[in-house]
Amino acid sequence: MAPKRDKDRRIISCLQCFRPQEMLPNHLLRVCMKNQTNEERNAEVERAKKSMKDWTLRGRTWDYNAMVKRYPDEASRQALLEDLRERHFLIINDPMAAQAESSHRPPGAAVETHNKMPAQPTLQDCQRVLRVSKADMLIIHRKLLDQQHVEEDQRTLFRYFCEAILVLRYFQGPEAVRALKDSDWINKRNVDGRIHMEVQSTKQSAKFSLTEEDSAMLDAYFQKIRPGCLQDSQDDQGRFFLSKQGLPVGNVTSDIRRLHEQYDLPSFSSQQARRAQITMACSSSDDPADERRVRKQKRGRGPADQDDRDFGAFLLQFPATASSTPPTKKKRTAAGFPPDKMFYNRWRSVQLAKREELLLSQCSRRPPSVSKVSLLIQKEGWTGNCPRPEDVVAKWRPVTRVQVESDPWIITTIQNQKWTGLALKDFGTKGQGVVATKAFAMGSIVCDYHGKVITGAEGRKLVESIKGDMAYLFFFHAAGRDLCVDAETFPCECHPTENTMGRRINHSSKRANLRPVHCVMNFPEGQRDVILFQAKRDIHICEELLFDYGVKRKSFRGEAINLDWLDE
Ligand SMILES: C[S@@+](CC[C@H](N)C(=O)[O-])C[C@H]1O[C@@H](n2cnc3c(N)ncnc32)[C@H](O)[C@@H]1O
Repeated sequence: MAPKRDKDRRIISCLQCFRPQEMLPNHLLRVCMKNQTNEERNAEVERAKKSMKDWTLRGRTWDYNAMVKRYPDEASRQALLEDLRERHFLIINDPMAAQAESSHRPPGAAVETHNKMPAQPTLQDCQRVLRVSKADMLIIHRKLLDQQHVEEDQRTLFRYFCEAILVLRYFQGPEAVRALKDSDWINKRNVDGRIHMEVQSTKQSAKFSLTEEDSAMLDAYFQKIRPGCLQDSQDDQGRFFLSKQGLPVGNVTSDIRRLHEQYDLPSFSSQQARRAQITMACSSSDDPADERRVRKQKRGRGPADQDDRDFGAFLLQFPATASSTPPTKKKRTAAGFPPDKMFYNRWRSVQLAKREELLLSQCSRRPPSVSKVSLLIQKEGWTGNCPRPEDVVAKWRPVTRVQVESDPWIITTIQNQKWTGLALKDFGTKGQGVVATKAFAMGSIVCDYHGKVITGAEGRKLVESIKGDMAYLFFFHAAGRDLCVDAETFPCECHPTENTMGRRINHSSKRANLRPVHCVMNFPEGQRDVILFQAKRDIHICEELLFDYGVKRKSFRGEAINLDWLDE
C-alpha cells in the first residue's frame, strides 16, 4: 500500500481563485492559469508562497489592544474574536491571557472535552452548548413561526437557549438577563444588520448588539412563547423571560445548567464565560466537526442547511398579504431560494393567518355565521389557501359590557394598574407610546384610560379651557351623560409609581386599533364610571396601540368622543 500522503503539508492559497490548494502548480496549470506560460505560472507560485509566508509571519497575529481601539463596541469585538479563534488566528496582548497562562494551562495545551469540566474553559467550551443545540433550536424556531404545535418542554428548552445566548455569547450576567424587560426588547434598533439593545432595567445600563440570527431566536420567544405564558392573574413585572406560570424566571443560571444537562455537556458559569471571553485563545483540540458529530449522533441526522435559510428574506422578496399570489417555483429559484416547498408552505401559513385576520376585521360587531364567512371568502375571490369558515368563527372573541362590568380581574387591574401585554416604546417626535407584547383578539379589553372622571358642566368647562393642542384630557359622551377624564397630571395621584399605560397611548384617526368604551364598574367602595380601551380588531404583538383622540391638532375645542361598545 502506498504511504499515506500528508495532505495538509504544503497547502497554499491560490491568489487567483482564493481557494487553498494542495498542489498549486497543478491547479494553476489545469484551472486558473491554463492559458498562460510556464514562466508565468512559476512566478505565480512564488507570489502565492510569499503571500502565505507573509500571512503566517504577520497576518495571523492580531493585537487585542489595536482591536479595542478599532472596534469599541464590545459585543462586535467579541464576535470577531470568536471568529478569529475558531480559524486559529493568534491574538496577542489579551490582558487576561497572562493570568490564564500563569494559573493553569500552558499555551497550546489541549482542552479536555466531553463530559468533564475543563479546568480553564475557553470561550469555545463555554459556548459549545449553543452550537450543539442549535439544530434542535432551529427546528423549534421554524415550528413556532409556522404556528405548529410545540411541546411545553420544548418551549421551555427554547427559553433556556435564549437565556444562554445572552449569557454565553453576549456576556450578560444572569441577574441582568432575569431583569430584562419586554420594553428593552421592544425598543431595540436595527443598525446595519446588527440589533442594538440597551438594557435599561438593570442598575447599570448595558448595551450590546445581537446578530440577526440571535435576534430572530429571541424574537420567536418573545412573539410565540412568551405571550402564552402571560396570565392575567400573575404579575409578570414586564419581564422578558417568564416561566410557564407567567412569573419572572427565578434563576437564569439553573436554566442554563438544565440546557447543558439536556445535551450532556458540562455547565459553565457566566463568570467563566466572561473570563474566557478575554482570555487568549490557546490552540484547542476542539474540532467543530465534533459538534456536528454529536449532533448527528443525538438526532440521527445531519445539520439541516435548510434551517439556516432565511425565511425573513423570503417574505421580503415575496410579501405575504391576504391578496398576494404565492411565488411559483420558477420565481423562488430565480430569487435564489430553494426549489422545495418549505418556504412556500410557510408563506402560505402566513397568508392564511392574514386572511383570517381580514375576515375577522369585517365582522367586528357580532359573531359571524359560517355562511357569512363563506360569503366573505367568495367576495374576496380567493381560490386556494382559504381559511376554514369554522376556524374564523371560532376565533371571534367578543366581550360584552355586562361581562366586563362584573369582571373581578378588570376591577383589580384598574386598581393596581398592572395590565399585561403592554410595553412602552419611544416613538421619537410623538414621545412615548404603547405597544402590544401579546396579541389582543378583537373585542378584548386592553386597559383603562386612567384618571379622575369629572362629569357634567365642570368637565366640559375644563375641556374647553384647553385650546390648540392634543391634551391629556379627554371628553366622552356616555350613556346620555358627558364625562371628562382628567389625565393631565402624570403620573396620577393614585399610582405615583406605576406607568398608567392608557395615558401613554398615542393618537391616530386612520390607524386606530382601540376604541374607548364606557362602563360603570362595581368597585369595593362603590360604583364608578370607567373608560376602557377595547380592541377594534385583532392586534398583533409589537403593534402600536392607537386610538382616535377625536381632535385635530389645530381645531381642538373639546369635541366629544362617542363611546360605542363593540357588541352594541
Ligand atoms: C396621552 S399623551 C400620549 C403619550 C405621549 N406620547 C407621551 O410621551 O407621554 C398625548 C400626547 O402625545 C403626543 N401625541 C399623541 N399622538 C400623537 C401623534 N399621532 N403625533 C404626534 N404627537 C402625538 C401629543 O403630544 C399629545 O399631547
